[in-house]
Amino acid sequence: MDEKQRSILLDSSSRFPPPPGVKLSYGTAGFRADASILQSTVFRVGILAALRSLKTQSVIGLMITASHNKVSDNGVKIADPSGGMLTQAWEPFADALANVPNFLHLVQLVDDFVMKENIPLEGVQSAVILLGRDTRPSGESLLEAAKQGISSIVGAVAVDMGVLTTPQLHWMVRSRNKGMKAAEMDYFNQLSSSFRCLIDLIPPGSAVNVMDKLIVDGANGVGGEKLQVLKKVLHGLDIQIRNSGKEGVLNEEVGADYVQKEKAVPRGFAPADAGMSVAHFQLSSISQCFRCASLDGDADRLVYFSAIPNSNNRIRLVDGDKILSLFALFIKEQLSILNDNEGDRENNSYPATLGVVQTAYANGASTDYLKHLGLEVVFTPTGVKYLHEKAAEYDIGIYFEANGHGTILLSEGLLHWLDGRSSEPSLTSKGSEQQKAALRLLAVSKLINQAVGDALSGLLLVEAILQHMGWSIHRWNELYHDLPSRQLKVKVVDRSAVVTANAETVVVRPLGIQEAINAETAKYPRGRCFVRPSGTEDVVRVYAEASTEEAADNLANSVAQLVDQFLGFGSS
Ligand SMILES: CC(=O)N[C@H]1[C@@H](OP(=O)(O)O)O[C@H](CO)[C@@H](O)[C@@H]1O
Ligand SMILES: [Mg+2]
Repeated sequence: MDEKQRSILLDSSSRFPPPPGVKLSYGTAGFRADASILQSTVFRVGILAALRSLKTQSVIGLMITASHNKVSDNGVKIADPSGGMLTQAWEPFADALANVPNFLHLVQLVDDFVMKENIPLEGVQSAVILLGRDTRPSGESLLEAAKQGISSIVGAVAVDMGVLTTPQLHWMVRSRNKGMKAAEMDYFNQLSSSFRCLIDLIPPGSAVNVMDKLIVDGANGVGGEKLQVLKKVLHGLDIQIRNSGKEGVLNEEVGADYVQKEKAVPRGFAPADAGMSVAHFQLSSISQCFRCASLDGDADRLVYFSAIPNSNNRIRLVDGDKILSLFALFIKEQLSILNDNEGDRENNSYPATLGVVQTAYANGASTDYLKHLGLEVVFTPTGVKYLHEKAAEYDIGIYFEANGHGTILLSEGLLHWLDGRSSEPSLTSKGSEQQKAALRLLAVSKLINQAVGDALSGLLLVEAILQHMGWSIHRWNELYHDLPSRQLKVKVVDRSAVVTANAETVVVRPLGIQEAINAETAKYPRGRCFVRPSGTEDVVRVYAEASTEEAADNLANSVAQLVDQFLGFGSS
């Protein structure tokens, strides 16, 4: 690095000293902490983003969000040129940069990394970084810190895209690097036109029964705000948005994480919140069977639910696994129409590989169901970066975490073939059915975010498929019945003492604990249980599943006790 660059970096980094004694890790979803200690981290991630852009000679994204965490937290993560997560190869540098104690060491660290990675720091290169933030009040000043970090690298330019959902920013990065239109309105237009295309392709006679109201919980965050805009360009989908952030607090007893983990109605959905008498609420929820959806704080997670009348705010949860199942069913149907060659003069099929990716948190009943459909199901460790990478190995890869983060990836080769199929002159009525199937899959590829899981585009695809099938939320929920499950968190001395294998389903360290878990699990019919250290919280998570609620609870509790015995504060 030349003298000019060195002195700019020294000067700017001296204005962003790290808080003493804080150690952060890039983790599964970037850096996250209380917003008050993040200025220096975000500044430094600005530097990293500029270097990444120079290295790849592409547009990079920097998103300021802490997703479903409480409103006083914030965080920062990077979108790579593909629109996906930051390459895992740069995570160690991200950790080192965030934690380097003083600015002289920082400059040395950057210099070494630039040399090692051969980053073209000098010369005429330019770097472009798109910035986005969610609605957190701390976002504005953290954005300023990111800009300062970016402008510490000569030639790097920050473009502030304003308040966005995380998936919008990832979509913009991907679109910019593909030379496509990438403004926010282009995103909304692409979603609404591909949704419309799927609706127009619905077989005649299907779209009955499902026109009940859709009510969406916006988690008091950015998702509700953006859905309002989308609704205006959509036409023909009756959406009512609650928790859009005008009154309530971000993620406080609202949002997809709350709904999925607590299995409870979010605020704003109880009869009193809805401004109805209990009798009227119950009557209307039965007769109109409200279909409800919930987004998380940065709108990359989506779950559906319906309220159970007279149940003290309990819900029927339709989680990420069931969204995955609905998508898989629809995709499989389109592929079989396309590959039905009877009567075709040429064998014009495409040997498309279709794969489904889950984590160990997927409900066992969903995995059984997907396998029963004849689908290939594979497992990865927790964290979207692992699922996404695996799904990209297929022509069509569908991935979802049970908590509602997921998407469908379609390969370039398949899209090219579908383009050809959809524009062939149709000679027979069957030909036209195949063209429709090709057009549906092309529309799916435009509707569903190819960069990351996206609650808004996921919601539109769910809605289009329900209309296509002519299904209510209850019919959808009946695809299979979830096995009762329970999740617990255990505080331990050092969660890094837990080492797992086989997509986190087996503990290899500490020795002996897996045998004890196995012995406990064997006591329960359909019992399944695993433990793993969280990547976002200082806890060990316990997941248990069994044939009854009581059994799942008991299994989770006894394994939590085992974790405490082996690793808890009384263990040493
Ligand atoms: C059980 C669970 O929901 N875990 C979540 C949570 O990770 P943990 O490593 O379990 O803390 O946050 C991740 C980032 O949002 C998400 O990818 C993951 O699915
Ligand atoms: Mg999120």
